Amino acid sequence: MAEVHVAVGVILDRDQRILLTRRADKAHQGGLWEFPGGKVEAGEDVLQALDRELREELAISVAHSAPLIAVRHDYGDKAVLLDVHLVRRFSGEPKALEGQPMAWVAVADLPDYDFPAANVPIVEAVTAALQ
Ligand SMILES: Nc1nc2c([nH]c(=O)n2[C@H]2C[C@H](O)[C@@H](COP(=O)(O)OP(=O)(O)OP(=O)(O)O)O2)c(=O)[nH]1
Ligand SMILES: [Mg+2]
Repeated sequence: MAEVHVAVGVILDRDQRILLTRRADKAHQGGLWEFPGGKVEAGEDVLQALDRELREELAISVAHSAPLIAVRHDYGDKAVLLDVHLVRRFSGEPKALEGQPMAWVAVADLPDYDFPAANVPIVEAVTAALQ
Protein backbone atom coordinates (compact mmCIF):
# COMPACT_ATOMS: atom_id res chain seq x y z
CA MET A 1 0.00 0.00 0.00
CA ALA A 2 1.31 3.43 -0.87
CA GLU A 3 2.22 5.46 2.16
CA VAL A 4 0.61 8.87 2.50
CA HIS A 5 3.05 11.60 3.55
CA VAL A 6 1.41 14.06 5.94
CA ALA A 7 2.75 17.38 7.22
CA VAL A 8 1.63 17.90 10.82
CA GLY A 9 2.04 20.96 13.05
CA VAL A 10 2.17 21.04 16.83
CA ILE A 11 1.24 24.70 17.17
CA LEU A 12 2.14 26.41 20.43
CA ASP A 13 0.96 29.71 21.83
CA ARG A 14 2.89 31.90 24.24
CA ASP A 15 1.54 29.93 27.19
CA GLN A 16 2.78 26.66 25.67
CA ARG A 17 -0.75 25.54 24.96
CA ILE A 18 -1.20 23.33 21.91
CA LEU A 19 -3.77 23.81 19.16
CA LEU A 20 -5.94 20.76 18.47
CA THR A 21 -8.65 20.38 15.86
CA ARG A 22 -11.19 17.62 15.52
CA ARG A 23 -11.39 15.60 12.33
CA ALA A 24 -14.68 15.57 10.47
CA ASP A 25 -16.83 12.55 11.29
CA LYS A 26 -16.68 11.20 7.74
CA ALA A 27 -12.91 11.63 7.30
CA HIS A 28 -10.35 8.88 7.79
CA GLN A 29 -9.96 8.54 11.57
CA GLY A 30 -12.98 10.84 11.77
CA GLY A 31 -14.23 12.31 15.04
CA LEU A 32 -10.80 12.10 16.65
CA TRP A 33 -8.64 15.06 17.66
CA GLU A 34 -5.53 15.84 15.61
CA PHE A 35 -2.67 18.21 15.28
CA PRO A 36 -3.54 20.30 12.22
CA GLY A 37 -1.99 19.45 8.87
CA GLY A 38 -2.55 17.43 5.75
CA LYS A 39 -1.13 15.59 2.82
CA VAL A 40 2.06 16.68 1.10
CA GLU A 41 1.15 17.29 -2.54
CA ALA A 42 3.28 16.56 -5.61
CA GLY A 43 6.01 19.15 -6.04
CA GLU A 44 5.91 20.32 -2.42
CA ASP A 45 8.35 19.72 0.38
CA VAL A 46 7.01 19.08 3.84
CA LEU A 47 7.43 22.64 5.10
CA GLN A 48 5.62 24.05 2.07
CA ALA A 49 2.81 21.58 2.69
CA LEU A 50 2.66 22.47 6.38
CA ASP A 51 2.43 26.18 5.64
CA ARG A 52 -0.23 25.62 2.95
CA GLU A 53 -2.33 23.34 5.14
CA LEU A 54 -2.21 25.72 8.10
CA ARG A 55 -3.26 28.58 5.83
CA GLU A 56 -6.13 26.51 4.42
CA GLU A 57 -7.37 25.08 7.71
CA LEU A 58 -6.54 27.87 10.18
CA ALA A 59 -5.61 31.07 8.29
CA ILE A 60 -2.16 31.20 9.87
CA SER A 61 1.24 31.04 8.27
CA VAL A 62 4.32 29.46 9.77
CA ALA A 63 7.06 31.88 10.84
CA HIS A 64 9.31 29.33 12.55
CA SER A 65 9.16 25.58 12.92
CA ALA A 66 11.44 22.76 13.97
CA PRO A 67 11.19 19.02 13.30
CA LEU A 68 9.80 17.08 16.26
CA ILE A 69 9.25 13.47 15.18
CA ALA A 70 8.35 11.34 12.18
CA VAL A 71 5.87 8.51 12.76
CA ARG A 72 4.96 5.66 10.41
CA HIS A 73 1.68 3.93 11.06
CA ASP A 74 -0.37 1.40 9.13
CA TYR A 75 -4.10 1.63 9.85
CA GLY A 76 -4.83 -1.30 7.56
CA ASP A 77 -7.01 0.79 5.26
CA LYS A 78 -4.28 3.44 4.95
CA ALA A 79 -0.59 3.79 5.81
CA VAL A 80 0.73 7.19 6.85
CA LEU A 81 4.03 8.91 7.46
CA LEU A 82 3.36 11.79 9.82
CA ASP A 83 6.13 14.37 9.55
CA VAL A 84 5.60 16.41 12.70
CA HIS A 85 6.97 19.89 13.31
CA LEU A 86 6.79 22.16 16.34
CA VAL A 87 5.43 25.55 15.29
CA ARG A 88 6.40 28.09 17.91
CA ARG A 89 5.90 31.18 15.79
CA PHE A 90 3.18 31.93 13.29
CA SER A 91 1.41 34.95 11.92
CA GLY A 92 -2.32 35.44 12.12
CA GLU A 93 -4.89 34.34 14.65
CA PRO A 94 -6.01 30.72 14.19
CA LYS A 95 -9.60 30.40 12.97
CA ALA A 96 -11.34 27.11 12.20
CA LEU A 97 -11.87 27.85 8.49
CA GLU A 98 -13.38 24.44 7.80
CA GLY A 99 -15.80 24.62 10.74
CA GLN A 100 -13.77 22.06 12.66
CA PRO A 101 -13.89 22.13 16.47
CA MET A 102 -10.70 23.68 17.82
CA ALA A 103 -9.13 23.78 21.29
CA TRP A 104 -6.02 25.20 22.94
CA VAL A 105 -4.84 22.54 25.37
CA ALA A 106 -2.09 22.43 28.00
CA VAL A 107 0.34 19.57 27.49
CA ALA A 108 -0.74 18.02 30.80
CA ASP A 109 -4.31 17.79 29.46
CA LEU A 110 -3.47 16.00 26.17
CA PRO A 111 -4.35 12.60 27.71
CA ASP A 112 -7.97 13.81 27.98
CA TYR A 113 -8.31 13.89 24.17
CA ASP A 114 -8.90 10.93 21.85
CA PHE A 115 -6.34 10.83 19.02
CA PRO A 116 -5.69 8.41 16.17
CA ALA A 117 -3.40 5.53 17.16
CA ALA A 118 -0.46 7.00 15.24
CA ASN A 119 -0.44 9.96 17.61
CA VAL A 120 0.74 8.09 20.71
CA PRO A 121 4.46 8.74 20.02
CA ILE A 122 3.67 12.33 19.00
CA VAL A 123 2.03 13.05 22.35
CA GLU A 124 5.04 11.49 24.10
CA ALA A 125 7.47 13.61 22.08
CA VAL A 126 5.51 16.82 22.72
CA THR A 127 5.40 16.06 26.41
CA ALA A 128 9.16 15.48 26.51
CA ALA A 129 9.89 18.58 24.41
CA LEU A 130 7.87 20.89 26.66
CA GLN A 131 9.35 19.71 29.97
N1 LIG B 1 -3.35 16.21 10.20
C1 LIG B 1 -3.23 15.11 10.90
N2 LIG B 1 -3.42 13.89 10.31
C2 LIG B 1 -3.28 12.81 11.09
C3 LIG B 1 -2.94 12.89 12.46
N3 LIG B 1 -2.86 11.63 12.97
C4 LIG B 1 -3.16 10.77 11.96
O1 LIG B 1 -3.19 9.56 12.02
N4 LIG B 1 -3.42 11.49 10.80
C5 LIG B 1 -3.77 10.86 9.54
C6 LIG B 1 -5.23 10.94 9.21
C7 LIG B 1 -5.24 10.95 7.71
O2 LIG B 1 -5.19 9.62 7.24
C8 LIG B 1 -3.93 11.65 7.36
C9 LIG B 1 -4.13 13.13 7.10
O3 LIG B 1 -4.76 13.25 5.93
P1 LIG B 1 -5.99 14.23 5.66
O4 LIG B 1 -6.93 13.46 4.83
O5 LIG B 1 -6.50 14.87 6.87
O6 LIG B 1 -5.23 15.31 4.79
P2 LIG B 1 -5.75 16.70 4.25
O7 LIG B 1 -5.82 17.70 5.35
O8 LIG B 1 -4.83 16.98 3.09
O9 LIG B 1 -7.24 16.40 3.84
P3 LIG B 1 -8.02 16.40 2.48
O10 LIG B 1 -7.67 17.68 1.78
O11 LIG B 1 -7.60 15.15 1.76
O12 LIG B 1 -9.45 16.32 2.95
O13 LIG B 1 -3.08 11.48 8.49
C10 LIG B 1 -2.73 14.17 13.05
O14 LIG B 1 -2.44 14.34 14.23
N5 LIG B 1 -2.90 15.23 12.23
MG1 LIG C 1 -6.00 18.02 7.33
